[in-house]
Amino acid sequence: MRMTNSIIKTKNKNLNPIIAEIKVHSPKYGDMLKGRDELNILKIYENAGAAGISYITDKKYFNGNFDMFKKICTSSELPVLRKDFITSKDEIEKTAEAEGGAILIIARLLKDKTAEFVDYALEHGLDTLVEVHNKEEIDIAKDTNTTMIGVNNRDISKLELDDGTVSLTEQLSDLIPKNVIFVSESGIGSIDDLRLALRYADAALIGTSFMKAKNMEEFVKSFVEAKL
Ligand SMILES: O=C(O)c1ccccc1NCC(=O)[C@H](O)[C@H](O)COP(=O)(O)O
Repeated sequence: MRMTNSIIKTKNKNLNPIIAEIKVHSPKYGDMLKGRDELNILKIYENAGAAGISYITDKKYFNGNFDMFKKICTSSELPVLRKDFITSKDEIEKTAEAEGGAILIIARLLKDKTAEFVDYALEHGLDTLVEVHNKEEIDIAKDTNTTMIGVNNRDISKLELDDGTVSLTEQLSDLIPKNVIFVSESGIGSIDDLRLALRYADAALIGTSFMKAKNMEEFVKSFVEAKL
């Protein structure tokens, strides 16, 4: 299923659309798996009612790997977002071949090539999440055919050494076009954060707080089912 369809379907069921991230490593907190298996975490996220899955394939800073992304894609009915610093169209092809559901396209990284990369991903059957962090980057995203725009509440150039603030989603919300799915990404750790994020955005992308939860399934479910 496409990521956009799954988000709309979840919303229509009066549940909160959550893209749950299987996060292997955080530059700030180090190892996040703590001996757990990625595919077990996938099952927990499915049982908790996540609308989609995110997985970071970047090796250098997040210790991800593309083979695990492929396994996650083929093990789940949920759409899987590939998060990485994509700068080549070959990587888009690989993501589609792996049966990914969506791909991250970072406006700050691709600048005037953003629209071209979005079209290439769409032609390959992927949803596109164009990531922005300020007005200039939203202007780039608006000039594309992207199906989703994500405000990253953290500044990715700081590689997660900032905590991020969900109020960025609020500040930039008026600038996001109404015809795309709007995702609030990163730094969402509590139901209060989620309430603020989903007051403006259609979906929330969450990793760290889920990976750190004592009872992961119960915690994720409480986000999916919260009456905001
Ligand atoms: O967001 C990016 O630009 C990015 C690109 C490549 C690898 C990682 C990237 N960001 C980090 C994340 O994706 C976060 O883990 C995700 O948004 C969840 O955030 P959090 O809930 O704060 O862990």
